[in-house]
Amino acid sequence: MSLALKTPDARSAAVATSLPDVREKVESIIADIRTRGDQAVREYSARFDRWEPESFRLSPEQIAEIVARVPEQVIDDIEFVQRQVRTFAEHQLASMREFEVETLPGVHLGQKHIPIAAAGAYVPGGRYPLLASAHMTILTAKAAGVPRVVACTPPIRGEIPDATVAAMHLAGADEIHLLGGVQAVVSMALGTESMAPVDMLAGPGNAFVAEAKRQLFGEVGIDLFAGPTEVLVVADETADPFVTAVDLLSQAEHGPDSPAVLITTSESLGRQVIDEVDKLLPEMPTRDNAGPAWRDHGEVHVVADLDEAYELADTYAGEHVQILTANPREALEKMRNYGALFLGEGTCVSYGDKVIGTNHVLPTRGAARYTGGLWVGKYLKTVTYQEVTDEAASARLGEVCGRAARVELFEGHARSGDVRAAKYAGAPLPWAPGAVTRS
Ligand SMILES: NC(=O)c1ccc[n+]([C@@H]2O[C@H](COP(=O)([O-])OP(=O)(O)OC[C@H]3O[C@@H](n4cnc5c(N)ncnc54)[C@H](O)[C@@H]3O)[C@@H](O)[C@H]2O)c1
Ligand SMILES: [Zn+2]
Repeated sequence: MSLALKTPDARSAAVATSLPDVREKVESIIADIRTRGDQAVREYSARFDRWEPESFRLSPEQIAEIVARVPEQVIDDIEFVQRQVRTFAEHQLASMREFEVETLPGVHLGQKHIPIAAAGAYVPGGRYPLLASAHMTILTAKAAGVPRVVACTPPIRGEIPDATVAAMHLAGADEIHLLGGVQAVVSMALGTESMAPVDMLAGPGNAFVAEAKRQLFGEVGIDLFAGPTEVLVVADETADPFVTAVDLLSQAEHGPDSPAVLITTSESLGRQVIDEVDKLLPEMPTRDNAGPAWRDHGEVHVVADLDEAYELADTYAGEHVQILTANPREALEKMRNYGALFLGEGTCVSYGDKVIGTNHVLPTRGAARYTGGLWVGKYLKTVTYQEVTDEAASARLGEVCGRAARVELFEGHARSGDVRAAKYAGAPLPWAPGAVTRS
């Protein structure tokens, strides 16, 4: 049994994330852009972002100018991080095997990975210039071999996010549009007069962005449900309460709807972490996000032992799960639901977000029960092919196909099997005598 030292503030939490409102709003924006195209896009950009440039798409000259404004250290750091992300993505690609197997003599079955033709990368930026998301979506698509990558990011308070544009460019984006929110997602998914549609959309975003992707799924592929960031920490008595508090707040700052959960085997640690958070919060420059996030979505649970901690953690299926215990690697064996695991005090979610090289576009709101995060494989279609080069094998398959299809009452399917059995092995064709003879 667990003891809750801190529970979410259910009342204000309900107000903060009233999902039906978001759903309706997004529905109406999608419908409007569907009928009115660019004109509607322009109006929503003006309304939500006060942004109405002549063209949302940046020209090569504009991109060069923007990149030139970015300080050298920032560019160096972008390049450092992009090398990390690229290296990991390339290893993922190498881990995806194409193969051909001969399941019967002359029966060849194969698997291939084909990059999708055009991908859209949503790089969030309403609150913060999330340039790291550019590495995650654009670079990963490029590493997978996607020929056309369209990237969108909103202006921030009416300004061009220079560093984000530089990151998008250096990651290899083929088109960069300064456009945010639902209007960007719909433009990429459906296409407008000024933007050709893409085949798949990826990238995190706020509740509106995530909901727009969810609603458009089917018409366009999506990576996963990557909504408001979450952090869950599993800690034992060896964890440093100060570091734990700092790490919880590091993710709460993403937005007022970002859950931060601590599950610990030590009641004393739990209480100390709550105290540290209370001390840190008022001084935090981003307390307007982190404060409500902690108040409304912060939780601290004390459990009897680590097995119970892992079990409880699995029920959250948290986006980021940080293990601050004496033997953090144990979680690799014990846990099954998480977007990314952060083992031990040496790393943290912020490393994953900003620098280390694993992808930070990760499942939220329980989606980690059924999917991992964004990776090279999401940009590849795993397809199959087959060939039968042996007549006897084809005849044998034809006989089985005839019988199997007739059990399902599919006479047409059965006949495709029959003709091969007849042609290659001389089997009789009761339904069309003499129609197929061996030449
Ligand atoms: N799951 C992940 O992998 C992951 C990773 C990084 C960031 N995130 C999340 O990404 C999000 C970024 O959010 P953000 O808001 O800063 O940037 P954002 O780019 O996702 O959203 C900004 C856009 O939202 C639109 N918008 C704002 N208010 C609106 C309203 N009332 N109605 C309709 N549209 C509106 C605007 O058009 C604006 O361009 C955060 O929630 C963060 O937690 C998730
Ligand atoms: Zn983060």
